[in-house]
Amino acid sequence: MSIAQNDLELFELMKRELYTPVIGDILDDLGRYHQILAPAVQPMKEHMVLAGRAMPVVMIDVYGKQEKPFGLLTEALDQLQPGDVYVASGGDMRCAYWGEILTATAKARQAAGAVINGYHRDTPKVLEQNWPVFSRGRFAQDSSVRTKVVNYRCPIEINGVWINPGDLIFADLDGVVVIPLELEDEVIGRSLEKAKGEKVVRKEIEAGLSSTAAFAKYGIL
Ligand SMILES: O=C([O-])CC(=O)C(=O)O
Ligand SMILES: [Mg+2]
Repeated sequence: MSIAQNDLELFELMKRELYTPVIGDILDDLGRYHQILAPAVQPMKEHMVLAGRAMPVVMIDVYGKQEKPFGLLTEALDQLQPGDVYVASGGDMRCAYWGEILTATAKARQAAGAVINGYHRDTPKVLEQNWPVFSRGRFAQDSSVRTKVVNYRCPIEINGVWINPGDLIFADLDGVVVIPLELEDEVIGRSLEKAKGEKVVRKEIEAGLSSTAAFAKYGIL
């Protein structure tokens, strides 16, 4: 990665300079039309911004008490690496897939955040840990008799968005975007350029340039 010395620098740069719409625009331009998760997946708090690498987790439904409650959940948490994003999906979302203890565990391992295609619980106790979690909302229902983890660090698909281990995940108030590993240099480079361009266009429009003239001049809207 030439734009930054290492992943940590890259994540900081992205959080400082980028936002999900501009990244989505570049992915569209590259013909990658299905890279943003459904809008129901939202940050728990408006200020939350997340950049890291996907550690996908597969959930399935179970019904009643299990011989091994939670399946591979503890193993999945204990192998998290610094900068990983726990991305969980699967099953009918009959309970919370994330909460206070999971947050503490992932945070202690220096994971970058969690993206849950489902619900979280323990809301005040997650928020007080000041660590970014994106989910479909709050639901108190416990997971142990309703779901389990059956695989992790493997490819998953969330409503048409394919997520491979190590893909870049970026998330903010407008949602969650997945940047395929093989495209990241191009996508980040071009997103940084477009973000700069958008600042210029806005200034010109505020100074009186028409929308048509601005689009003709910069090709940015
Ligand atoms: O059991 C769950 O679904 C998660 C939970 O409560 C926690 O992490 O504290
Ligand atoms: Mg709990």
